[in-house]
Amino acid sequence: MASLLSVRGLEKHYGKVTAVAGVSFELQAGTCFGLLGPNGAGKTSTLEMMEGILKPSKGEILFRGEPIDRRYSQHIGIQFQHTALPDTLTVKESLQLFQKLYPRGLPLEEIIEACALQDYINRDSRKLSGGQRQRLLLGIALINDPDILFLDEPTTGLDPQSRHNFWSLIREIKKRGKTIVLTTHYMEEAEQLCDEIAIMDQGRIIVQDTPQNLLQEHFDGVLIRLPSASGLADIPGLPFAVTAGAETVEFVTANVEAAIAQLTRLHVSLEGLTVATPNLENLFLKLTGHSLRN
Ligand SMILES: Nc1ncnc2c1ncn2[C@@H]1O[C@H](COP(=O)(O)OP(=O)(O)OP(=O)(O)O)[C@@H](O)[C@H]1O
Repeated sequence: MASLLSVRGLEKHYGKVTAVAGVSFELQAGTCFGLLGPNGAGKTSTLEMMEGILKPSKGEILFRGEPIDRRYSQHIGIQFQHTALPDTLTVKESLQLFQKLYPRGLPLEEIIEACALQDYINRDSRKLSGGQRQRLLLGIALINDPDILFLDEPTTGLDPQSRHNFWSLIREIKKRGKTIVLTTHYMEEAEQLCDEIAIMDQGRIIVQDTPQNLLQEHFDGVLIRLPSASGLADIPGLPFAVTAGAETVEFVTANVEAAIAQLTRLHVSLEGLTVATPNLENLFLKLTGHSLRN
């Protein structure tokens, strides 16, 4: 199947700073693709080049096989991390204002329903909660009925309830056949929404696959975690490979009983021990040696 968007050898340098150091991937129509990584990994720079608003220092981006040009903006919708909404306008008036910028688009009622804006459609946009504001910004990003929807850290700063509500909206929008690219710091967000993820660190993609494949490939078993104070990381010749984070030390085992017996033999205190299924957060720590939110 031909890709909707091809990203080939992208680089971005700001003076001496290399933000993106050669990134390539294919975006398939109807999927949700997640760019993950810590602060400064190069996600926003990559996304802005994919949106056509930042010129790559090197590399190219093809939309339906053709280099992106001025017409590309008609096919995409962007929810920016920080957007100033026009003062004194209601939610409905804000949508109407942005609607005038595009020759084609979705009927307003459809956007209002898709983004669950009904209850505060006549409210001054300055009086919205964080979650309501994000839903309005999502509505604005959908106004031209885009083929690709770009979401830059759409739920940063939202409380867990608003975040979950936002995820439901995105799932519904995906069902309408939209292709979505999102950046996030939240591994749970990526696991919930993305068909494919690329984890970036220091301007490069370090792994890329479906969340399920990545977890299966890198973890065989469950994760045992202990507080750093257990001293586990300092014991020489351990029978398992441990990863030490800021406050915890962890390892993966396929046999919990045997692992606990080994810890007891090594006189490691089991206080604070937890057993969990590995997630993308654990994968990130394993791959990079540092946690995602540093
Ligand atoms: N306009 C700019 N001028 C100079 N350096 C920049 C500029 N924009 C970004 N950078 C630097 O490029 C690197 C990558 O930044 P970028 O914003 O792309 O990363 P990010 O992964 O999106 O980070 P965050 O999660 O904090 O938004 C960082 O070191 C950043 O300081």
